[in-house]
Amino acid sequence: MMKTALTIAGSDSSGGAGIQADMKTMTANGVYAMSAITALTAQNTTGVMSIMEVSKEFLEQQLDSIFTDIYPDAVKIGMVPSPDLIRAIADKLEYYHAKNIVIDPVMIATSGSRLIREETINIMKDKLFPHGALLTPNLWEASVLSGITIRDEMDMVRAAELLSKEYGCAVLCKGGHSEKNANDLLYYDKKYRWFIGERIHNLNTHGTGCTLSSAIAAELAKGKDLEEAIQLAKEYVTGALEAMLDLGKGNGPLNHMWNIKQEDIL
Ligand SMILES: Nc1ncnc2c1ncn2[C@@H]1O[C@H](COP(=O)(O)OP(=O)(O)O)[C@@H](O)[C@H]1O
Ligand SMILES: Cc1ncc(COP(=O)(O)O)c(N)n1
Repeated sequence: MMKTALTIAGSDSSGGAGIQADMKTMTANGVYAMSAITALTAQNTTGVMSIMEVSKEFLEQQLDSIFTDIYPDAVKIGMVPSPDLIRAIADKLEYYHAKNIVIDPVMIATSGSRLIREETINIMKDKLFPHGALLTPNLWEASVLSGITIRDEMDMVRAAELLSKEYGCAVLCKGGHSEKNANDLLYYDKKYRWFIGERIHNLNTHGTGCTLSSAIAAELAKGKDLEEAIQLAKEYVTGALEAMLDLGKGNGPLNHMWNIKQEDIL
């Protein structure tokens, strides 16, 4: 039986991040993908023009529709713009006993545009993080969430450790924005492990975080343990960056289909 995964996130009209990246990633990694949309963005590789949030009631209806029919084996959460939507998600996850929850605490797009309201951050910490199996902040998000200025790899460990202890979940501090390499740090159960990545010279990184967290959710849905899921997801993102797709005028999207052979589709 095919495994299933759900993304709760914002739509990216340019298809490189958000819901669209998540569904492509889950599909390319062999699970059936479903979505609950928190907001529509009018966005491309150069920036976000506009955001339209869905109502709390409509998000709840999407979640009820999904959980009462095709139960997801894993859930990825991305952009959630408002405190009300965070509360609605937290309540539904609890009510339906959702499992394998990966939270990507999205705040700002690669293009620099703000995606969630400032007041959402504290509610996200209090209401959502305790439900997560894994949190996947980038360097900047880990800094904002932990209050620790991250200058080097030991700071990444300190920030991940603090967040992991505070919220009782595993934390993957992503190093995609560090200058030297692309090493990601996992902290959980009072221990840490590095996932080593070489920096790929590709400016088209729109959606890397969405892609990584969805790939992890897909692997968890298939029954992989956390470390194996992260390792496989990192290999998938690396391949999608190495495929050197070059679209759009700004930081373009990845090639999510790099691991699918054309002859398999045709
Ligand atoms: N230039 C790059 N070369 C190799 N890996 C990268 C590069 N940029 C990002 N990554 C990887 O992509 C994933 C997402 O990380 P990051 O870009 O830091 O997240 P976000 O999109 O949330 O800012 C991580 O595994 C990171 O190491
Ligand atoms: C709707 C939406 N969600 C998330 C991101 C973040 O993208 P990235 O993975 O590049 O940080 C985005 N640009 N748009």
